Amino acid sequence: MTQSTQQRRRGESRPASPPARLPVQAATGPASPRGGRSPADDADPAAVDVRGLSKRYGRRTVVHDLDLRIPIGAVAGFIGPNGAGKTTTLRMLLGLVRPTTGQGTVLGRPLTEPAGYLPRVGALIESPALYPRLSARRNLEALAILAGQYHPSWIQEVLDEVGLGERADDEVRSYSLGMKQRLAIAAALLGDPDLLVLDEPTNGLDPMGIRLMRELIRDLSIRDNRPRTVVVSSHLLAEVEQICDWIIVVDGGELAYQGPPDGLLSAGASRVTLRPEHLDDLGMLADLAAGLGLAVERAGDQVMATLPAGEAPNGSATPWAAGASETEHDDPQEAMRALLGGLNRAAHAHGITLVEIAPSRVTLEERYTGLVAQGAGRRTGDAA
Ligand SMILES: Nc1ncnc2c1ncn2[C@@H]1O[C@H](COP(=O)(O)OP(=O)(O)OP(=O)(O)O)[C@@H](O)[C@H]1O
Repeated sequence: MTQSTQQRRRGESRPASPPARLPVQAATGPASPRGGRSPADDADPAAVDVRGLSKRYGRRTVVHDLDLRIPIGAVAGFIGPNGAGKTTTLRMLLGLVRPTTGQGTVLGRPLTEPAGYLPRVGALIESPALYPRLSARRNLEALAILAGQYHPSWIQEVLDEVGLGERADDEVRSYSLGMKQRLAIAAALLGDPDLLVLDEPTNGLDPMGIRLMRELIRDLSIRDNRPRTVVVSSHLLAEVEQICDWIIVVDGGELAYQGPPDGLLSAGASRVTLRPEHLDDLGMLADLAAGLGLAVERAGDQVMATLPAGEAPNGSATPWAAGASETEHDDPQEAMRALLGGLNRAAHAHGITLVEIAPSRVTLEERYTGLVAQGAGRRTGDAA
């Protein structure tokens, strides 16, 4: 880290008026310097707090009634399959697309007045046009000048921050895709933003490039003087889950999950492996688990029974509830105990002896895939 970057993270180096945001600014009006932060800003409950956000194109609604809340200082993964509505949502937050409905705040300012918060936002939503025969430094200078503010020392600072300091004077046409992506992020950092929005920054990168990008994103969220919130979208949870402390899953334009990664995991952790003493009992055991509302899969001499996320096992008419003291459990661990007890009772009631009954962890990726599959199933059902 350069001295200037260290100073910047201590909040010492930059003059009072940093340069304005570049890609976003271009779409929303002239650049304006960031004003001083008021006590109200420091009390912002969330970096993004919007409700009922929707976008309709013609008769097609591509984003449905999203309630989004991203804590200040979080690295938030905005995850969903292709066409889920991620870019449209981010564009609405950035004032690039007008929401059909929606209210709330971004950085404590009204969503409906993006000019009020965009000076504190940096974005990589589509790659800025780079001049291939100019160096990275010259490209950033051009972007800064176009935005109406230019400070040579800040250019070196952001180049160092994205790890391009030593290649700053090489022509951009000699850069790898990963380096070009990092240069685009450097452009988004010119205004030292409080909210950084990166739309699919790992797109097209090889595994090493993805790893470097992950490390960079994690570093960018760390500022000593005040928190920076980073929102990073991806269609692959695995690409961002390691660095995110907040996850939003969208599918078909709808919110499927929002919260800490642990919540996504625990909400779907109800999977049990069952092994009967006699192989002949496998079929009946699978039927019993299915009768309790579990998704059942047979593998060798085992039955794998999974409780879909957010659903309680089938209720009172089943052996599940018989003898159980509670049928509703908010605590995932309690829910798992109840699930194990219910399965054991059901097996016993049908004369099946279990030699193994064990909870197993559902990975975050499996949970994500499961959520997306549930959404696809619902939409197919709706269409039928
Ligand atoms: N300007 C537009 N006019 C009409 N439909 C649009 C427009 N922009 C996006 N859409 C549609 O909205 C849906 C969501 O698109 P969006 O780009 O937001 O998804 P995404 O989650 O970012 O997907 P990807 O990961 O493929 O970029 C898609 O079906 C897309 O075709």
